[in-house]
Amino acid sequence: MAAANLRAAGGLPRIDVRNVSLRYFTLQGETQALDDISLAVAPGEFVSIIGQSGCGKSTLLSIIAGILEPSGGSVTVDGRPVTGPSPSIGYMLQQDYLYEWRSILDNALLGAQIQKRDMREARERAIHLLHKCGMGDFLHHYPRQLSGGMRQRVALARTLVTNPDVVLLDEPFSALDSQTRLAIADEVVEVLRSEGKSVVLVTHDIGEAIAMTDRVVVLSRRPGRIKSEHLMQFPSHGKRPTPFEARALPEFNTYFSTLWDELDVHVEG
Ligand SMILES: Nc1ncnc2c1ncn2[C@@H]1O[C@H](COP(=O)(O)OP(=O)(O)OP(=O)(O)O)[C@@H](O)[C@H]1O
Repeated sequence: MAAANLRAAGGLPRIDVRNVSLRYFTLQGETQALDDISLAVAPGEFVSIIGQSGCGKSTLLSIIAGILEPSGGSVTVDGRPVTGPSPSIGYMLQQDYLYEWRSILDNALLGAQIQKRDMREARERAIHLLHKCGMGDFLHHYPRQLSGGMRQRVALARTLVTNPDVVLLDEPFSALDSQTRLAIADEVVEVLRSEGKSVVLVTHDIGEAIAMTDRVVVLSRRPGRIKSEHLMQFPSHGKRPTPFEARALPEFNTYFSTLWDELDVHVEG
């Protein structure tokens, strides 16, 4: 649901980004990365952010995560200002950052350990989530024994062990081959939806954005502004199609053409 509709409906957004701008200051000078971004994400909603390289997608995610402070504007999660990293926000990146010397189960427990959670409870939840992510047979393996797709499944389980309300995904599949990407997208969406998370996905892959999320937000070239927002609506027959199923539907191609035009991609040279 778009920000204005959500507010009009009286619903409290889970994530509320208001008039956010960001300037980077370096020895080379100033870079305006984002300008006046407002975006609301409802509880349980999946939103993706696409835009050309350097338009500020990762910067926006880092601001929502509380890792970067905006130069202007504000971000709240469930009405509380984001002033730094918080247990209610999980962040999953392109690199899995698994520790090679820790078992899969111990890797999944890392965030819980850092947050000093009840480790008995966390262990139970980690085992449950690793099973859900298809990694139940690998609890006592080590990261080097796993494929890239399996490692990302472990990274997802680790992100979810501490039960954040919001999950931020920054190009989480870009290091994977295309078949693995397709397979893992279905599993990740299934796990995140069943856990009722609000999700913001940054991706370069238009197809991934269409198939995995409820709403696609297109950013303009730098400084990133919201250029347009598009609801991804598919015939549901009682159940939303999986990302893989969505790709075979006629709506997928229509959305793809619209978003491709919006991105206004030009190959240099
Ligand atoms: N730490 C930094 N210091 C200075 N400039 C930065 C810094 N991080 C990012 N930038 C600049 O800010 C702009 C936005 O960067 P950002 O990484 O958010 O874009 P992006 O859309 O995620 O890019 P990509 O799609 O290539 O990952 C870019 O021009 C980038 O060079």
